[in-house]
Amino acid sequence: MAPPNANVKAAYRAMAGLGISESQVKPVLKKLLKLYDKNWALIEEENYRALADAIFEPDDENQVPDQKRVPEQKKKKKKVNEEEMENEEEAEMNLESARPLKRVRLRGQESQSLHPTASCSPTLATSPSKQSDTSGGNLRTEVHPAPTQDVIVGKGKQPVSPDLNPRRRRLISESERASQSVPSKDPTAKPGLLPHNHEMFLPTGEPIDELPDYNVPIAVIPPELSSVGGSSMNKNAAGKQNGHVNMASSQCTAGDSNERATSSIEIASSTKGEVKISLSCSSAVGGPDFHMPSQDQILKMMEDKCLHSYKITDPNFSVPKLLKDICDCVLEFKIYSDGSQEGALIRSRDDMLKESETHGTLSVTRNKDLDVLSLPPSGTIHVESSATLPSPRNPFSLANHTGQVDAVLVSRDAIHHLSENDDGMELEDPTSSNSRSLVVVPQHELTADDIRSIHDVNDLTKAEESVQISWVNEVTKDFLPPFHYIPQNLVFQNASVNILLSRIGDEDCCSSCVGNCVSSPTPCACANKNGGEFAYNARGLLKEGFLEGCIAISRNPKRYYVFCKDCPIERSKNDDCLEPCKGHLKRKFIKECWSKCGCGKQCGNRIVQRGITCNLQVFFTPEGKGWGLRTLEELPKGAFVCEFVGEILTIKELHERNMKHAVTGEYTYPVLLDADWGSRFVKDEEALSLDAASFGNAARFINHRCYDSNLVEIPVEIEVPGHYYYHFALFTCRKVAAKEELTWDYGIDFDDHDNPIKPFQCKCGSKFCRNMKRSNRSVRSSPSNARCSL
Ligand SMILES: C[S@@+](CC[C@H](N)C(=O)[O-])C[C@H]1O[C@@H](n2cnc3c(N)ncnc32)[C@H](O)[C@@H]1O
Repeated sequence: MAPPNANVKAAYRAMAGLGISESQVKPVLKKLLKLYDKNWALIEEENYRALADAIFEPDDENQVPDQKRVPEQKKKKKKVNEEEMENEEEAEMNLESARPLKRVRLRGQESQSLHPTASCSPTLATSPSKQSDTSGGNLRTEVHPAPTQDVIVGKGKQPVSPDLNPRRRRLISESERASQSVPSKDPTAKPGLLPHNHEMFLPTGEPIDELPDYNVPIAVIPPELSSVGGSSMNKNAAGKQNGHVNMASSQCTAGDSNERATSSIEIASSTKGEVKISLSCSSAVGGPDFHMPSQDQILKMMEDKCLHSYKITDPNFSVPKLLKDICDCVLEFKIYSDGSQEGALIRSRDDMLKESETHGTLSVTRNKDLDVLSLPPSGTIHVESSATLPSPRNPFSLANHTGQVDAVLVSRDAIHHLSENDDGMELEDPTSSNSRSLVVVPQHELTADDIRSIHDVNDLTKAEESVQISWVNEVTKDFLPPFHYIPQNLVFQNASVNILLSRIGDEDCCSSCVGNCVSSPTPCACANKNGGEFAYNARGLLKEGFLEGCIAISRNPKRYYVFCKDCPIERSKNDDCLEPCKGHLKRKFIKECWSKCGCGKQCGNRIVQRGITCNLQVFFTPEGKGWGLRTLEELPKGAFVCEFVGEILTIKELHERNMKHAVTGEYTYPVLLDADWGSRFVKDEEALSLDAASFGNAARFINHRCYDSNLVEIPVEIEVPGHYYYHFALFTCRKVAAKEELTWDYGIDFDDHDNPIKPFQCKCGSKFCRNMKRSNRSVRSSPSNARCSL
C-alpha cells in the first residue's frame, strides 16, 4: 500500500486538530474523493469543512454534502467489486488531482442569501467544529461581510478561483493565530491561546491573500464576565492594534456554575469596513445526542426568543438584521470613537503640485467608489486626485502600503476653522512658494463633522442639488473653506418657522387650479397675491416690469425704507435704552404655488422651489475678494440663479453670534429676512435671519458689488404665508456672460460703525463703489442695518 500523499496527510492533520482520528477520517475521505472525482480543492475548501461535515453526519445518506446532487448514473457506474475499490481508493487517495474545480454548496446556503446587496450585511454559514466529545457538534457561526459571489444560490456548480473573489475569505496562519491569542478566563484554555472553540480553523500555510488590514495581528480584548441575569456580555470591549483591526470579544455564560457553558462572541473589523462576527458555544451545551441544527432552525429559534422573551416588538425584526446591526455598530464605533480612526484622508501633495502645474489648479477629488463627502462605512476616507495615485517612491507621497494616503492637505485657514488646533505636520515643498499655507492633517485629528465639510472639486453640493457645482482655485493653493453644504434653510434653534398646511388659507393657495397656472387666462389665488399677475413669464424668467421694480428698490433704497415701532434688531441688543429703528427695505414679494395648490409640479409658477438649475462654479477671485461664484453659461435677464441658504436664526441668536465673532474675529454671512418688517409688530421668534457661515449653499460665495451688481435679491413666499419667513432668491438683473462673476449688492453701509461686524474693504471694482468714495462723501444718512450684515 502506498504511503499517504501530502493531501491525505494534510487532511489527517486538519482533522486531528478537531480531535478526529485517522481511522475515522479515512473511510469518509475515501468516499469524498470518489464523490468529488478526487478533486482535493473541494475537500480542502473551507478548512476541510466538507470532510468535517461528512464525519459528523451520522446518517450515511447525508454523510457527504451534495451527495444527493451526484447523478444516479454516475453512482451506478462506480459500483465495482468491493475489494477492487478498496485498492483503487487507496491509490486514488495518493494521487494528486488535476481535475477542474467544482464548488461545494455549503450547508445552510441553499435556502438563503441574506441581504445580498447591503454592503455590510452578513451572510451566515454554520458548520460543526471541534468537540472534545466528537459525538457532539459545536456550533460556529461566521458572519461574512457580503461576499455575494461566495454564496451559491441556485446552481450548485461554480468554478472556485481565488481570482474571482479575492476577498472571499480571510485566511490566517498558525503563527498568526497564536499571535492573536490572549489570556482567557476560560479555565480550560491554555495560557496564551484562545480557548479552543474561539479559534478560526484555517489551514496552516494558506496564503494571507485578501485583506491587507488583517495583516497585523488581531487584538482580542479579554472578556470581563460581569453577569447580567443568566448571561453576561462585555459590551465595551473594543481595541485596536496598529490601528487597523478592531476586535471586541465578549463572553457569555449560561446556566449555573455546575453546568457552566461558556459561549463566546468575537467581533473583528477592519478599516475596510469588513466585520466578522464569530459565535462559539462550548461543548457543555451539547450532549452525546446533539445534532447540528440547520441555519433556518437557529434563526427561527432566535427570532422567537427575541420576540417573546426579550419582548422585541419591531415587526421588521429578524436575526440577520440584528447581525447586520451589530456590523453597523462596530463600524459606527470605529468611525466616531476618538482615536480609533486610523484610516486616512488621502491627498498627495505631489498630485496637487502636478495638477497645479498642469492645470494651474488645486483640487480634492472624490474617489468615485468611496464617497469622500459622506463617511463610508469603513471609516476610511479617501480623497484622491483625479490623476493616478501617487507613487510610494515619491518623497512627497503620503501613500501607505495599500496605495492609499494617510493624510489630507488642507489650507491652514481651513484647519483653523476645522479644529482650532493647528498642529498638523507641515510639508516643506521646495517647488512651492506657498508651501506654508498647506498642512497635512492626519485623519484622526479631524472629526466626522470636519470631514463632511471638506469639499469635492467636482461637486461641492455633495449631490444635494440637481446640478453639480465645481470649485477651482487658479490663484492660490488654498482649498475651499470648510462648511456644510445644505440645499435648503434649516432652523438653528429658536426660530419659529411653522410649515403647517392648516396655516395656508384659501387665499394663500390655488387649490382649484390644474396644470400650469402661468398659462391660465384667469389669474388664480397665487397670482392675486402677486398683485394680480405672476412674476414669471412662460419661459420661467421674471417679467420685465416686475424685475425692474425689484432692481429699483435695491438701487434706490432710501425711497423704500419703512421703520418699525419696536425694531427686533434694537430689542436684540438688550440695551437699557432702545434706539429707534433704522429702517428696512420694503420689497416686492413673489408668491409661488406650492403643495396645497391644485396645479402640477411643472407649473410655471414654481421656479425657486425647484432649486439651482444653471451651471455655476465657485472660484478664487483674483481681486482679493476671496472666493466668488460665477456662471459657466450665459444667463438671460430675469433668470433665477440660486437662493441664499443658511441656518435660520432669530435676530437675538444672530446678535449673540455676532458678539462672539466680534471677539474671535471670525466672520459670518448673515442676511436679514426683514423685507416685511415695519408694517407690523414682529415677535422675537419671528424676527429671522439666515447665517451661511457654517451651513449654507453656493450663494454664500457670492461677493458684493456696489449698485450695479448683476443679481438682485427678491423675497419669495412658498410654504409659509405671513412674510416673516421667506426664501431669499437671487435673479439676474441683466444678461450675464459665461464665466462672469455673479454679484449682488449687500446693501452694506460702509460707514456703520455701530455694527459689531466691521465691513470689509470693498474691492467690487464698480464705478459706483460706496466704499471707495467714502472719503469724498458725507456720512450717509441711510439706515445702518444692512440687509447683509457682513
Ligand atoms: C458672502 S461672503 C462671499 C464669499 C467670500 N469671498 C469667501 O471667500 O468666502 C462675504 C465676504 O466676502 C468678502 N467680500 C465680498 N465682497 C467683497 C468685495 N466687494 N470686496 C472685498 N471683499 C469682499 C468679504 O470678506 C465678505 O465678508
